[in-house]
Amino acid sequence: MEREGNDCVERTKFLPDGGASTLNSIMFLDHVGEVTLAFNSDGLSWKLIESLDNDNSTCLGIKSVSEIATGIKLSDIYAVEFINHGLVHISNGPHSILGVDLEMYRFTVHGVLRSKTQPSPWILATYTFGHKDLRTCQMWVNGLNASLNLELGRPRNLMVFVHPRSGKGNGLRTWEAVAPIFSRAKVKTKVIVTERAGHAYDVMSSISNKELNSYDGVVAVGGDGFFNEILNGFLSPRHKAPNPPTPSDFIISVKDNHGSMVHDVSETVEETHNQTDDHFPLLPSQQTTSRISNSNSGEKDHDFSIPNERFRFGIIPAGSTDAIVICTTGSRDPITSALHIVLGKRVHLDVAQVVRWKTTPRSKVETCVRYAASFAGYGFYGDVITESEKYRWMGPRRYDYAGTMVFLRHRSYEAEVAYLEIESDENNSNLKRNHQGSLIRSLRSPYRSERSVCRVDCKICNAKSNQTSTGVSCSTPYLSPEGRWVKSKGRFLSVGAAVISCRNDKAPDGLVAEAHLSDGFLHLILIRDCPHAAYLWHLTQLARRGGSPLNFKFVEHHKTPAFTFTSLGNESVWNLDGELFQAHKLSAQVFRGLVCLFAAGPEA
Ligand SMILES: Nc1ncnc2c1ncn2[C@@H]1O[C@H](COP(=O)(O)OP(=O)(O)OP(=O)(O)O)[C@@H](O)[C@H]1O
Repeated sequence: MEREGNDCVERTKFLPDGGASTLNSIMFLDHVGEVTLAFNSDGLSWKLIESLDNDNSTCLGIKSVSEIATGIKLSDIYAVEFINHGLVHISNGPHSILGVDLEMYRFTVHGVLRSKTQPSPWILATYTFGHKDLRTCQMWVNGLNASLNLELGRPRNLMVFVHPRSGKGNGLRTWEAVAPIFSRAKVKTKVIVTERAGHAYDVMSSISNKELNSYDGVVAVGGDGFFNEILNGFLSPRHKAPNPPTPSDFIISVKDNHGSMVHDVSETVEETHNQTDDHFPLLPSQQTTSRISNSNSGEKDHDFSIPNERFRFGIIPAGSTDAIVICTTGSRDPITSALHIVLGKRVHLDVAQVVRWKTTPRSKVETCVRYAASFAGYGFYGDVITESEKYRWMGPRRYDYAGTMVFLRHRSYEAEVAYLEIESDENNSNLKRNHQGSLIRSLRSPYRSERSVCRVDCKICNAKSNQTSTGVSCSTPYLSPEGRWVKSKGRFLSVGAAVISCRNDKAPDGLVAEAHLSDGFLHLILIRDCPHAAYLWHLTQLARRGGSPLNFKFVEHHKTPAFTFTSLGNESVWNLDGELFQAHKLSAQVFRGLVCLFAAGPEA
């Protein structure tokens, strides 16, 4: 490094491929001082020149040098912008203890600041560097941008759906708050503000694969229900897989190909969606028309492979419930989500395929297929969603009110549930060991202490077993030879299947703390009828961080890839990702890592 006053001899040399050698420049860092700025394959680092001579202690309230950031990894930078001639504030060194403003050319590096003590939410970081020579600044900007262009997996073109009435009606404002992050990162966005329920579904299900392929992904600005709508619009016309097993008592026209309760998808009559029947916001006529127009246009549509590593979904939380965002980014923060998207993070997500079984008056089998990314619940959960619809005007608080009302009613429902038991499932065997004795299971059981929570780079989710070369499995999960079907019949307060842990404001560890994002399992939670006080105890445990809501005798917890359900009463209301779904007979199977999200998983 050579210095002559404020002049410097440039040694930075960006390579033709966009990389840069490890040489450095002397620059001014706004609000800090004169620094040596270096760039190598890891990113940018800088060192305060004054710190070479001075001690780093606090003086008159000015931060010690050791607290000032000294670099940023390339993978944490999402934009570098030239911002022309202007003032740079120098707060240290020989100039003045109060600082001075110097005029020079500047550029800003935009990135993420991650605290070691509190890994989420992510915080926006901007570092403005100045130099009196225009060419030096431009060289840094061009070189850094060329290096950013080489970063793999960052999106260039996204479709964005904004639900303006989501949550407290903040969907549009939430998008406006994060949109500058996308423009700074030079990500093109096609923004569609939905006008009605079902709008996003219609766009996603009718868009040609060719057009969809021109995007790197789809972003939902809204809640879990809105993401569910987009996911269904994406998967319904594109995901081809046999249905899960039929419920055991549903024997009409069931062809037993596999010596089990397997139903052949080719024999079913796909149900036309009925808005009044299951409250799902679909517009059948439009959906059918647009699909026909795609296939009749004379042009063969391109294939769209699912799972698809490149094409990802992003969620910017704006809803009443944002469990999927919390489980995949560790935080319910629009900025954290936006940063995960522009930095091109990737995590696989299991998706449950849920099928309602019915027969028509002419004895034909009708199926209605839905997908859920977080949760499918019956009984208590179905009633809460039904009740809450009456109080929409209350906003997100309607769930607290409806939950209390339904809890006070303490209804139970007669049903039969069958699930595929996997031999190695420790939850299930633990359950068997504990079925005698008091209401609560031993809190010292291995069940609690051994639970492994899903984190960034989760070993369980990344395990290669039963996977394709893309790292995910999309085979029909219930055809695994390892399992055997087990039935559970009785009166249940609720039947729930969690695809992911479903962390939320009410349940900080989620409904099932040890659920993983992409291990290929559902967590089936059967809450048998029990005294009202005992149920309250269970709910209290759910609401506590570190609680043990599953350690009760009346709670069955089965980790399974598939289950079937038959209501033995009249009730048929299910809650799929917060949306209502009517099904008297239902079955579900999980597809491991069926979709990818712009997220990294919750940080440790
Ligand atoms: N413009 C719109 N007007 C009314 N409803 C819409 C609109 N756009 C989407 N929806 C519907 O609103 C439902 C709920 O959306 P979202 O999950 O974002 O909100 P929420 O406040 O969390 O609501 P909920 O608690 O009902 O899930 C979605 O299923 C979607 O079909």
